[in-house]
Formats: sequence, structure tokens, C-alpha cells
Amino acid sequence: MNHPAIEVRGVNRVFGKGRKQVDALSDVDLTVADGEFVSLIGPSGCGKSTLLRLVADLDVATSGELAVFGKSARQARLDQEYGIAFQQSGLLPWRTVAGNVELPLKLHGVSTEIRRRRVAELLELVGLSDFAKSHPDQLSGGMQQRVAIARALAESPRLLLMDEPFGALDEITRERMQNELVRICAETGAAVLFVTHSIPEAVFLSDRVVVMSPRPGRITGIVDVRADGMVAAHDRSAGARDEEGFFRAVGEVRSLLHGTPAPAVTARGVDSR
Ligand SMILES: Nc1ncnc2c1ncn2[C@@H]1O[C@H](COP(=O)(O)OP(=O)(O)OP(=O)(O)O)[C@@H](O)[C@H]1O
Repeated sequence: MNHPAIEVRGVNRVFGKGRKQVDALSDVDLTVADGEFVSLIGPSGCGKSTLLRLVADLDVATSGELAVFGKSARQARLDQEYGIAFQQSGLLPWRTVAGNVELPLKLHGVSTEIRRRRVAELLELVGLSDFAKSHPDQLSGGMQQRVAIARALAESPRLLLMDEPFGALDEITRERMQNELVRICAETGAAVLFVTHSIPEAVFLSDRVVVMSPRPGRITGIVDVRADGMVAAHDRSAGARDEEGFFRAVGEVRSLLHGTPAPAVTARGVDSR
């Protein structure tokens, strides 16, 4: 049986005790299918990063169940089922670009020859073949983020966990990186759980956008961007951002975020009543 990439059931995360208690996540249920791109969006402090960290086995839920490809988060980490990319690229400044990308492979004892081939493939995938010998401080922010994505993909994970990976980039670079990520996901077939503060970014990238409430973080709604006929199922071309359906989806996510009535959306378009 094919397991979903992520299954979260009734997850709660409480930090601290007594007057200092923080209910970060409350009764969260979420399934991310194999190969699906799901974004988490919500106000600051609503628990997006906490949820991602639980999936990545960087933190443990107070209660509830969580599985990654049918395994515990810990087992999935040990089996290198996922790659992680955060807002700060987290590259090691003293290693070259190639040296950074190959690091996970080296740590897992992959032979020099296989590492060399895999790094060449990955750098080609992210368009940085000419920069293998450069150091991170010789690259722009967008290029550094592409190196981080290449590193996250090094072990061919079936799942990518991304926490605002483009948050520190300027708007032009950010859109370019979104286009790149779409292409990389199409080529690798990886599922993605993606945290962002940007509604257009979430709509452009995702199959589904999960909207969370202010603390304690709960899921208040899910916009099924592709299934609701807002953005054509396979259209993630750069031009999709100018389609009417794209704006409808953005409007729907925004109204869920702000708790205002959503415009009625049908498969045929906006219901203007
Ligand atoms: N280790 C911790 N100890 C105590 N409180 C924590 C810890 N980690 C997170 N929190 C609290 O849990 C809540 C959720 O934090 P989290 O970082 O998940 O939010 P977020 O939605 O990712 O926020 P942002 O959009 O600002 O990055 C916040 O109130 C935060 O202060």
C-alpha cells in the first residue's frame, strides 16, 4: 500500500507549564499525499514551524500521532526520507558549493565517485554547475538558497520540508526561485510541506494551501487550489500568476486568513451573486 507522505492526527504541542504554558498546536489533522505540494500559511506564531519541526523529528508532539511515509518521524529521519531547507540557507562558509551539497552523502558514507556524480547532477538541476568550486559568500542570496535546495535533494528524498526558504529574497529572485522549485518538483516527484507568509507564493506553488489560525494553531481551512478549478491542475507556468483563477484562489486564502466571507467560487468561475 502507498502511504501518504505525511499523516498528522490529533496533534497537540504544548510548551512550558502553568502561567508560562503556550499551546502552540491544537488538534491538528493533516494528510500530505505522495508527490503533493502543500503550503502552511497563517499569522506569526500560529505554529507553522512547530508543525514542520514535528514532521522533521526536531521536536516531539505532546499528544497525537504523526507518520512520514507510514513510519515514525524518527524512523523516517534515520531512513533519510526527507530533505530540509530553511530560510537561512545554513551553508558551511568554509566548504565550496560542491562540498556543501555532498555533505549529507559524505556523512552517510557514500563513495567519492558516486558523490562526485550526484553533486554534478544536483548542481545541474539547480543551474549552478559553473559554481561548484565557489564558496557561499561568493554567491547571491538566491544562489545560496539553490545550493541549500540541492543539498536537501542530495539523498533523493521523497519529501522536502521547507520553512520560508525564499523569505529573505527580493521579489524578483523569489519568483524565479518559485519557478525553479516547480521545475525541480516536477523532475523529482517529491512531496513538499512548505511554510510561507506569502499568499501568492502559496497559491502559485501548491496543490493545497492550509490556512492556520492564531495561537493555539489550528487548521481553519484548506484551499484546494487545483481541484477547485481555480488554477489548472498542471499549470504552474510563470504566466499562471496572471490568470483570473489565480487571483480567485488568492482571494479565497486571504478571506480564510482574515475570517471574512469568501467569494463563492465554482468550477465555472466566481459566483457573482
Ligand atoms: N521551544 C519553544 N519553547 C517555548 N515556546 C515555543 C517554542 N517553540 C515555539 N514556541 C512558541 O510556539 C508558538 C508557535 O511558534 P512557531 O515558531 O511554530 O510559529 P510560526 O507560525 O512558525 O511563526 P512565524 O510565522 O513567526 O515564523 C509561538 O508562540 C512560539 O513562541
